[in-house]
Amino acid sequence: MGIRYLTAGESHGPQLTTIIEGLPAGMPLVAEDINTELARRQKGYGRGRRMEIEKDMVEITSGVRHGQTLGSPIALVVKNNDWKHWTKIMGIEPLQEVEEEEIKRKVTRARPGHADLNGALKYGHRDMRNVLERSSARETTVRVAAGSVAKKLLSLVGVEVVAHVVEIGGKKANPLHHLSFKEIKEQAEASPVRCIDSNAEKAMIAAIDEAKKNGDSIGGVVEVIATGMPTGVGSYVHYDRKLDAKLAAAIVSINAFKGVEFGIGFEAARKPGSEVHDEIVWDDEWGYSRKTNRLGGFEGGMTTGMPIIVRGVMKPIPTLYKPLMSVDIETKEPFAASIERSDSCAVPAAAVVAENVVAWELANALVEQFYSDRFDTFVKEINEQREFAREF
Ligand SMILES: Cc1cc2nc3c(=O)[nH]c(=O)nc-3n(C[C@H](O)[C@H](O)[C@H](O)COP(=O)(O)O)c2cc1C
Ligand SMILES: C=C(O[C@@H]1CC(C(=O)O)=C[C@@H](OP(=O)(O)O)[C@H]1O)C(=O)O
Repeated sequence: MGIRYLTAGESHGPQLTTIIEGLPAGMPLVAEDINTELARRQKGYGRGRRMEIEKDMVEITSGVRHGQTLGSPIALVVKNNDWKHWTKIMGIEPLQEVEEEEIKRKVTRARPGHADLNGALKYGHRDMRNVLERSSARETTVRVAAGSVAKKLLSLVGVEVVAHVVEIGGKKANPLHHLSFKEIKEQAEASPVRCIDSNAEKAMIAAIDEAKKNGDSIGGVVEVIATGMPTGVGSYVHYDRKLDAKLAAAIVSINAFKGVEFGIGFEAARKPGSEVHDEIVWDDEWGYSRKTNRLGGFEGGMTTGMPIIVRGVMKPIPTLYKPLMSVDIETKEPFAASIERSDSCAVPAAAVVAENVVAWELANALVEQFYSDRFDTFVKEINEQREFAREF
């Protein structure tokens, strides 16, 4: 048994909700653990005006008592401040008559690159607002809320996760292998684009400004690093138990993410095996480890105990001030898409989302493998596995 969660909520509806199930009882958890992550997701250079409206704060409505998990489902709620501007358009009750406002705000012009047209064709929505409200990355707020609970669990068993931005709009950060995990974390946090290379940071900011000025959008690459995972977590025995595969799915499930790499990633296609695989070493203090970490912490769908390094690529934001041609589903006429507001680049914010979805999968893998209804015995099981691996 692992942990699972569902989310509900529309981008301009009253609130977002997540229900998390399967966490052991007795784990410390307070709203502050979640709010810290929500605030991190809201930062990041390149976002549009919506982030000025929202101040995401969680309300824990069940599953926690006096700062500890109960073992029962945990429900988390984040209100949308913007809801007050949308109460009529997003109303739950049926409309009595076709209101002027409703006609004005009906979305019939599909944006290339967004979910609008496919969603309309799938569900039969003639007002594509019914699609965009849920396909919006506003939902990543509660994915981060769920991820922050996972991050809390991980931190209590010695696993840390951080994300930083390695590329925006073709501007690449230099690989900074000499930095410690702590330095990466601090420098990413201090950077408006979550980049730890100050020269690249300047170039990324300039690229975002340029894209914004041109009414365009840009994407990039984020890297998530996780340290402290015990060895042998995940499995090789079946496709749906491979932990690297689960991480890949988690990353590509983030809105606008199109690809994943582990360690040296696609570079492995261009190198001989002797320059890809990591040599195995042993010492009596730590047991087994690898001389290098080119495979990014995975062999055979299981953790090697080396840092997990996973990168995800985010395409540019689809909603553009600079119009692309599309078709109006009412008139079938071509039109040049125009918009009210949008992000020009959400890569830094998406890095925080990536960090949290990776944390979720790692926590889930630990709960599946070391399951206990009690948090104290769960921790004990993990530590015993670490000890076992050291002495093996
Ligand atoms: C943090 C974040 C913010 C985003 N902001 C916007 C936005 O302002 N406008 C937009 O059109 N898409 C935005 N997107 C991307 C769309 O949500 C995404 O492209 C859309 O859901 C279609 O899914 P797909 O790109 O995965 O196919 C954002 C994505 C993320 C992760
Ligand atoms: C609301 C968030 O991101 C939104 C994601 C998004 C999209 O289409 O994905 C479109 C924009 O929504 P709006 O049109 O309301 O400004 C973003 O602001 C958020 O990240 O919290």
